[in-house]
Amino acid sequence: MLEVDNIHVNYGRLQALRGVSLSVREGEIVCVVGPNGAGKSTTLGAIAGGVTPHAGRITLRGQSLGGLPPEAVARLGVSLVPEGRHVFGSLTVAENLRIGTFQRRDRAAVAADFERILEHFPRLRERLQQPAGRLSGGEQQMLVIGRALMTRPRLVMVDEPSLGLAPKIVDQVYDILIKLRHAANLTLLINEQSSERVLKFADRIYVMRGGRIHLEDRAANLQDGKAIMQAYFGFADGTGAPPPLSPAPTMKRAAE
Ligand SMILES: Nc1ncnc2c1ncn2[C@@H]1O[C@H](COP(=O)(O)OP(=O)(O)OP(=O)(O)O)[C@@H](O)[C@H]1O
Repeated sequence: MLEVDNIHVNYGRLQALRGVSLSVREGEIVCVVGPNGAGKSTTLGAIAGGVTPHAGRITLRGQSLGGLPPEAVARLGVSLVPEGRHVFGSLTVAENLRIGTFQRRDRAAVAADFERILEHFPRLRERLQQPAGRLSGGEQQMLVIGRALMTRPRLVMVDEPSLGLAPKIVDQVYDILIKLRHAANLTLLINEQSSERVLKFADRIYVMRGGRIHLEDRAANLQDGKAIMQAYFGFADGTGAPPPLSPAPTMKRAAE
């Protein structure tokens, strides 16, 4: 479905992506795991059309996305849920959900989509008339995912859905994403800092660090966490980087 082939992105003098390649097949859940600053958000931004690579190629079902603005990429069925849960705080939950559909003329279909989405997010249904700014962090995360689904995407890219949320809430968010995969026939590309949770449900995992992909494999082959740990921290893989003094706790657990 999606092919990212050797893309390079610079921000001024900073080389954020140094030849990133990845692929996503129809119906897959693919996760990109990596530390802060690895280039995960930049990769999603490049696919969504918000960031322009200076080299490389991105294709969606064989069609090049090169040079397309974000709205054109969205029309091809790609939706990005950016990091940070950007809701319109003074608008109601219902208004936030409908905001991407004002251009659509098929009002009956919009109403049906609205209902279908609320079936997956009962908490949002209870809060439809409340200002989105009053929702909890978890509810806001559900709202931005719900809003992305209102455009009827086929590929949904979610940037760090667990950021700043309690583990129980993260479980709920992921439960919904996994159910939606089948119910809405979605393909998912998800960024996360920690591999611990995504190892349970991803089909394939890429580990990114320093603007490069250092590992790609089926999640089933990575369950002991060792290969991920090596790629994530950059030791024992020929880079010469020393092991960290105190690995992040989540990575420690993944390796045990
Ligand atoms: N708009 C920007 N302007 C300049 N530098 C940027 C910009 N966005 C990202 N960067 C830099 O590019 C590199 C990759 O950042 P990116 O946000 O893609 O990484 P990430 O893996 O998503 O990290 P995080 O988990 O912190 O979001 C970092 O060094 C970051 O500081």
